[in-house]
Amino acid sequence: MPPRATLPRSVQLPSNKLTWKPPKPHLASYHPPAPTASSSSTTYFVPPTSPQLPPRRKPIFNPGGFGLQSSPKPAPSPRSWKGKEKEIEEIQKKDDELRRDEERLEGKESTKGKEEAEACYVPPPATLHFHSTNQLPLLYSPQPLPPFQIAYETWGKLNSARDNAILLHTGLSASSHVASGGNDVSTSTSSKPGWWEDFVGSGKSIDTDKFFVICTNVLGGCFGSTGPSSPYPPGDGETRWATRFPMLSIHDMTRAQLDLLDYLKIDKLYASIGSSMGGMQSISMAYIAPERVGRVASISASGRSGLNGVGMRYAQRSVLMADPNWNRGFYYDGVPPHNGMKLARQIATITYRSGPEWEQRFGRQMLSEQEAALDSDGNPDVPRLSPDFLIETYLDHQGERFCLTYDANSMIYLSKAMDLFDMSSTALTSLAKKFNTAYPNSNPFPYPSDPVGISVSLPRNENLLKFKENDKNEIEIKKKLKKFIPTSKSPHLSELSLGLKRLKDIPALVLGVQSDVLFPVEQQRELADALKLTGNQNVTYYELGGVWGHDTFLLDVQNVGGAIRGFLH
Ligand SMILES: N[C@@H](CCO)C(=O)O
Repeated sequence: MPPRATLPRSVQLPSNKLTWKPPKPHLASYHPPAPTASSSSTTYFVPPTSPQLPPRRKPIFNPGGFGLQSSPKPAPSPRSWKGKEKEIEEIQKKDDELRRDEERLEGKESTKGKEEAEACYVPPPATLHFHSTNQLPLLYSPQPLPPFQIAYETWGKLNSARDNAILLHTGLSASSHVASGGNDVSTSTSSKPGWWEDFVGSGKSIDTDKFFVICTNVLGGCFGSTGPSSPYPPGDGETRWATRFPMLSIHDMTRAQLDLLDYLKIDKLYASIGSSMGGMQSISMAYIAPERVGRVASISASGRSGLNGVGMRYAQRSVLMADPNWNRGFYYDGVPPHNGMKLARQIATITYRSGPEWEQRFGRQMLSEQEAALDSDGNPDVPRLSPDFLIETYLDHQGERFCLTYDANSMIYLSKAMDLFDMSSTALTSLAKKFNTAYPNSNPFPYPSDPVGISVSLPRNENLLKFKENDKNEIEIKKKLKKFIPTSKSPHLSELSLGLKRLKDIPALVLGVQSDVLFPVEQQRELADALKLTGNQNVTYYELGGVWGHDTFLLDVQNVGGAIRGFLH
């Protein structure tokens, strides 16, 4: 059994033992001015004597109000979804109602909104499951994960040469339900729109008349693949893994997917395409098995997690773990940490969209201004402390809908795996060293200097691992370095390029968005330049404008879809 993931110090230690001391304030620290006689008329920083309580009427986005009404219904956990179709339908209905309210508020047609495209929050159960017969050796654990399960769906037909398959890797919270099914093109029986509904289908950017499209729920997720909410002991266990689940890396997720490809007898993908966390998986797959990836696309992701993202995800995990209902991850028999999840998702949503988008959508509008001048008690409406700016009610709603449908531990494990992602050569070398020592009899994790062609399904070959000094590619890279002038000023560029040289011969698409605060364009440029520095002559880089931030990949069919269509051509 793999050892459980190490819990954070703040969870392991009683708070009075924490040794961290705040740094001495320096001159620039800001202290709010104390109210003085001359400023007594201002209410700035002075707590209002009579705070405006949440309104009695129904807020627009959030039927639960400011967490003051009864706690939300516990989410149907993945395992208990069987037989709970009605409950799921109800949540979905509520979600649709909220969306319609929102669209009315924005004066939009009640058609599919940009909002909805964020993710398929209550996905229909995946129709296919791959049950591995083998354990999965893990990069951060000296013990392997017992035989696991991967949920997946497919669209289109695998041709007789078995060379038209495209593997799609999801963002953190999406399921395998990329597009609606219920027809003979898809294995999905559900007509519910998927998270890339407008991108994948007959005649669409990823044309299912031509390609066989596969999407999996990620290992560690909660939509049918093995993750922290899966039975423990593995198999028919009575409890759940919870935080006994081992730490995962993006590469583990990818290696599980490679097992699925083996099972499907797909030797080589036409393309590996992923966005956000999925972009990391896409790059990881091309690194681990370059001979199995015909084209690689990384959209709104990066070659190494930026510290802005690490910080934002840490903040999310912190508020979630601070919810007493999180209970160190063992909440499956009780009430899940809805409040923590809700707050975490609020922070996440801030990183997924952008201020300029909200400026356009909501401006500084407030509910209290927008609705009748008098409240239900006949009192004049004034600003209130509960969600009032429309942006506040929007975030509140985002948190509320997510906390009902996603497993908190999955969020924690996947978000940490994203933090750990680093394709620079030192990081990869250290991972390979540790893994290959811990698992001497497994397929090795490649060193960045390994020549391409070592298949993950080939037995370990010690001689190939000593290839470093004579690597022809390295000489080529040095030559290219003299010619190519990167736009990225990243100090990690050459390290990253050395880490990525196994991708040198794979046509690559890197796409970034200028309004993305989670994976800023500097990281996209860094990745594209690093790939070019490997000597890769087929790197396409797009940088999109627009206001949709990180989630542009879910929304901009014309530009993101167009870039993918061209890349697949
Ligand atoms: N909106 C996306 C962003 C992260 O990819 C999600 O919820 O997963």
